[in-house]
Amino acid sequence: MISVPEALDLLFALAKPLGHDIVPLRAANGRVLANDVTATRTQPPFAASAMDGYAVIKEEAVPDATFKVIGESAAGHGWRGDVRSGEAVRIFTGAPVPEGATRVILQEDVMRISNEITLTGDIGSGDNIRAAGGDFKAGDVIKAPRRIGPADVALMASMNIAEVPVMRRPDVALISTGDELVMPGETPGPDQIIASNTFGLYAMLQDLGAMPRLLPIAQDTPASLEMCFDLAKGADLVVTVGGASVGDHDIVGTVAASLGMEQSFYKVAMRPGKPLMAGRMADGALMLGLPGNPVSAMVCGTVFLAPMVRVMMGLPPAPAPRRRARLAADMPAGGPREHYLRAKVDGDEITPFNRQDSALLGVLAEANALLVQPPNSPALPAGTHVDYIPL
Ligand SMILES: Nc1nc2c(c(=O)[nH]1)N[C@H]1C(S)=C(S)[C@@H](COP(=O)(O)OP(=O)(O)OC[C@H]3O[C@@H](n4cnc5c(N)ncnc54)[C@H](O)[C@@H]3O)O[C@H]1N2
Ligand code: MOO
Repeated sequence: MISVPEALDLLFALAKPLGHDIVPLRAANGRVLANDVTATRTQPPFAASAMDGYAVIKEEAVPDATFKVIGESAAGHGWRGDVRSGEAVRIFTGAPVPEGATRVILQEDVMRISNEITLTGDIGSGDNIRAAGGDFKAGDVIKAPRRIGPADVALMASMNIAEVPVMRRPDVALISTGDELVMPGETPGPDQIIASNTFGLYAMLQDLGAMPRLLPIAQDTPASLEMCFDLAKGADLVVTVGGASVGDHDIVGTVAASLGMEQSFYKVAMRPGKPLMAGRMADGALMLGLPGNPVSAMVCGTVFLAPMVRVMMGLPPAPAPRRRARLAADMPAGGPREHYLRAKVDGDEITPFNRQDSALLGVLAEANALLVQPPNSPALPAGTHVDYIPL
């Protein structure tokens, strides 16, 4: 059996960034920026007032000083003219600061009678002026690759970038396998359960920015599974769930091989998730065969599927990000497989759940972390720092 890092390296060798699209800015959120984009303008394009008040010469702004109001500068309608000694221009937030003025006094700190103002109160020390180009300058670059979030969308809008080059979203086909499964909302027979894994993975893929599609459940027959693989045609990645182990009805590996799947690996030294397989289908689509146990499927989704999809979306190959926390209690020694224990992080302390059976979705939903226990880990006392993957 290969190790988790070896399996990840093989997946990163299989997964290649897809092509890119140009989308309108409003469709860019959640996508990965494919090429650098450049600001076509400077922001603010002029020195702008940060407050509503009066623009004056900084050195003259002392308590009780008086000024003659000579004009008004509003946002969108600047005042053309110089501010000279003893003069003030009424100004509003976002308006251009007139030539000669070097400070804006808040209107709360001013008494105005007709066209004369007197500085009252504590005028503080801030200039209340935003320098031209203080946010960004024409030619400034947002570097690719980068997962675009709402703040990036706002920044690109401000840069007057109306169309954005983004990586294509991977089309990921999800196939549940097993005679025991029915779809949520259906009525299961006495020996049946509800297919949950593909739904959890669908949600995970949505969060990643991929385009998941749920195919019908494949029965435990080669014909049914072949039909599902056929429906998956056109996908960039086909993910099967279940039927990956050694039982008589675990047919995913043999059926995929009969359809020309070139296997990259089968079985990884991890818990849960051992019977993981990966390869490339005859049409070039990548194939990831996840174990059926619900928590195994979700853990493999976090540890393998998500990093793989990120690479396909043009992001650098990287394992699931880890953090460190202190064990809240002693932890017994681990086995030869890397163990991903469902755990709860509270502040800087982490506590694995007592029940670690890979069928327990209730425990997984309670967990906010996977505590990573390396292979052959010795018993560790409370307080030891350990790695975890945030969920
Ligand atoms: N003799 C051995 N038996 C098993 C081994 C082994 O090494 N030797 N490995 C165990 C491990 S580890 C795992 S993980 C499971 C994985 O087996 P499969 O991938 O073949 O999964 P299935 O047998 O099809 O299903 C396992 C379990 O999960 C349920 N399941 C499957 N798909 C779904 C789904 N989409 N939604 C919800 N639940 C699902 C299924 O009903 C079973 O209960 O094998 C062990 N056995
Ligand atoms: O390794 Mo399995 O994935 O225990 O449930």
